[in-house]
Amino acid sequence: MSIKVEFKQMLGDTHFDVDLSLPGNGISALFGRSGAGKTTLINVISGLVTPHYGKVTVGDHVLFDSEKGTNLPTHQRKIGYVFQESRLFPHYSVQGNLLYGVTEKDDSYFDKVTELLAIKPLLKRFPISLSGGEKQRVAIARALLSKPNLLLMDEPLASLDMPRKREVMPFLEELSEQVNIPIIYVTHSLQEILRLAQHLAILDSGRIMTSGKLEEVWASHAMRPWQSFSDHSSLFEGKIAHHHDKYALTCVKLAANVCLWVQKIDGEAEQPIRLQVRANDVSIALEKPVSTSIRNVLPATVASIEEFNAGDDKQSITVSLKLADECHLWATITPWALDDLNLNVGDSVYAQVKGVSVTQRDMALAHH
Ligand SMILES: Nc1ncnc2c1ncn2[C@@H]1O[C@H](COP(=O)(O)OP(=O)(O)OP(=O)(O)O)[C@@H](O)[C@H]1O
Repeated sequence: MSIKVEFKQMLGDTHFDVDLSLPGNGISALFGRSGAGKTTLINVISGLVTPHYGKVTVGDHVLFDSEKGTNLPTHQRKIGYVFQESRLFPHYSVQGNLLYGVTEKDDSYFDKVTELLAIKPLLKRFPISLSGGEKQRVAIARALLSKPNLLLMDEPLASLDMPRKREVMPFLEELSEQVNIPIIYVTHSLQEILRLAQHLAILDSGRIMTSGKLEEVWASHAMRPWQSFSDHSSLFEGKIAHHHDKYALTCVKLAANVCLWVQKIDGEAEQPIRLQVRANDVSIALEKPVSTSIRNVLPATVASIEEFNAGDDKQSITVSLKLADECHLWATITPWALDDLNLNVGDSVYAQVKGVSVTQRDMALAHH
């Protein structure tokens, strides 16, 4: 099953021309600058905005089809919505808020959802006595309790301070693993995307610039405006291969013969894991370095060499290193190093990786 959104509409100065297909599982992030049209897009899905022309389907459930004259009202679309602010009813208890709009009582599902979001102890309290993070957890539970086919989240963490974001984030991670409902997640935060999403669509001036698996979109040119000189990075979807107990390290397999050592992570062999490697943490050597403290030294082929200008005083070269088929690593080097090494596309080199961070573990990938 997949989610398809197609529409054309002029709103203010923005000419929307959207044609987007998203997977029917896991978290798809919708990203773009302010005014790009993210909220409008999810409002078209939920039925809050009706375009002149378009079609919206969730699996084989048609929500809107201008040609056939189909336009399901919002409440019949089976969509859960979580906004920036929790929008709870102040005069209802948490329990009252949760049960509002629930037509079929299902105690075991209620139990599961309140357990998942750890809000059982809050059921008798009123919204005024809850912290921002608690309110947002209640809002997420309320959206889930309507048993939607699709969950729309419009910057659900944006109104929270950093400690509260950290509090709610694990619940969102858990959610995508435990509840088999696709989520479309609007955000301005690359950190949230790295932790939560499996799919990424970038929107600009009412159009989809690119949409695909997070790792692929992350490596694409569409991401460049958001990746500054210092935080350009590669993302990998790897699998735990084995652990090195003596040195407390874990070997993560990126491709058949490509493995990176990271600080030990708990997990079974074959468990999926997402790794991020900053281009600044990768250096290039023409010969295999010996007697080096760096553990990760990988044979590679130079796939592309690009100049990256980040202002007059910051010039660098971005080199794409092919580690295996469909497995590339970015390295940032200086123009001086480029001349010195006399690097050319196709050259065989060694990539030395100084740091690897784990951004996500066994998330939602289980649904694939
Ligand atoms: N009903 C409307 N009437 C006129 N213009 C509209 C309407 N709805 C949206 N727009 C315009 O469409 C553009 C996209 O707005 P939208 O709120 O969807 O962007 P966004 O990406 O969600 O922005 P932000 O990240 O700031 O929330 C904006 O230029 C906005 O002014």
